[in-house]
Amino acid sequence: MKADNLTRRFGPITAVDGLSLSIEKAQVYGFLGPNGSGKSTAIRMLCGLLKPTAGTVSVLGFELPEQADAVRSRIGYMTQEFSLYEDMTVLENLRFLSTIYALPRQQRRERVEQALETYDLRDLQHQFSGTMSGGQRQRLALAAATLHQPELLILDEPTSGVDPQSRRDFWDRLFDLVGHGTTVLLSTHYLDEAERCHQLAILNEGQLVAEGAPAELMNTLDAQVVEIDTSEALKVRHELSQHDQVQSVAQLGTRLHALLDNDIDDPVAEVTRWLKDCDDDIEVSAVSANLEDVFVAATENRQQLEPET
Ligand SMILES: Nc1ncnc2c1ncn2[C@@H]1O[C@H](COP(=O)(O)OP(=O)(O)OP(=O)(O)O)[C@@H](O)[C@H]1O
Repeated sequence: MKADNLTRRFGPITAVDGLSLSIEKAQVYGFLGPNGSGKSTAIRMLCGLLKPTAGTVSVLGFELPEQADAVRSRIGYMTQEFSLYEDMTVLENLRFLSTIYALPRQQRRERVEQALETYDLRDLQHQFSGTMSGGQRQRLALAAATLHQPELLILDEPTSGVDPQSRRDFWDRLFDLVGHGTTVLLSTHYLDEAERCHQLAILNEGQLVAEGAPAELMNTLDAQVVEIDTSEALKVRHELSQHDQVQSVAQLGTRLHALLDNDIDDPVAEVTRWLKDCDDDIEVSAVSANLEDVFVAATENRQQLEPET
């Protein structure tokens, strides 16, 4: 998949602004970004559901939006909201979808059976989907999105509102699909999920502000990170904000992470000196950048992210 200069405006708002990216086959490519950064809009353009204002997209060898119909049968799409019929059972939903996907009759039965097995839905097959738990609905939604064995699976915040165990199971299933050659594009708010992606794109205000493998992004961060353990977080933040060499300060639980310019020779000594009047029991240490540091540096404001599991 390849997008070039993809842009979408809604009146005065530029939701996606000149996005260019290329996604390799059989890998998980993630969009990470704060609310309103354009993740859903980008995803909807990449799967042909929304026309770009400018730019081009080519998916699986087809050009969008011209060849959107041909692409649609080759991709699976799962949205944030549960989009199956709540007053139909699991089995009815899957059977119905197998007809929508226009699978040949014999294959329909096989695929539905396979889906019930693969996604642990056998015991739930006669349950109305509206009465299922969050994790069960998510399994059904993934079963539904993959019933036609798509080459590309697009998932918009697929694990919102799902417990950590179900999220882990979900990721195991995604990697199974990737192992069989499926390409996965997903958006997420969760840093631990973002870290599992092969490639990650960080979006901010519609623009691509960082891209790469998570480890690469962490290793190449253009800042030094110090961790500050203090009971005087407010005072410390205020003091740090007075120094130009401090790029940002983010709170991670009881600790603060400060990103500092690389030209400071001994960041621990320098920060300790700056903070000497803030807290007698302060501990300052140099640490490697984590993905939240990368995110903060890329978006340049301290966005509230979902806590990691
Ligand atoms: N149909 C629309 N009409 C007008 N504005 C829209 C429309 N869809 C999206 N937007 C605006 O475009 C911007 C990007 O929204 P988008 O939903 O793509 O962000 P997001 O990163 O997916 O957010 P979230 O994480 O909250 O789902 C927002 O300012 C949003 O209000």
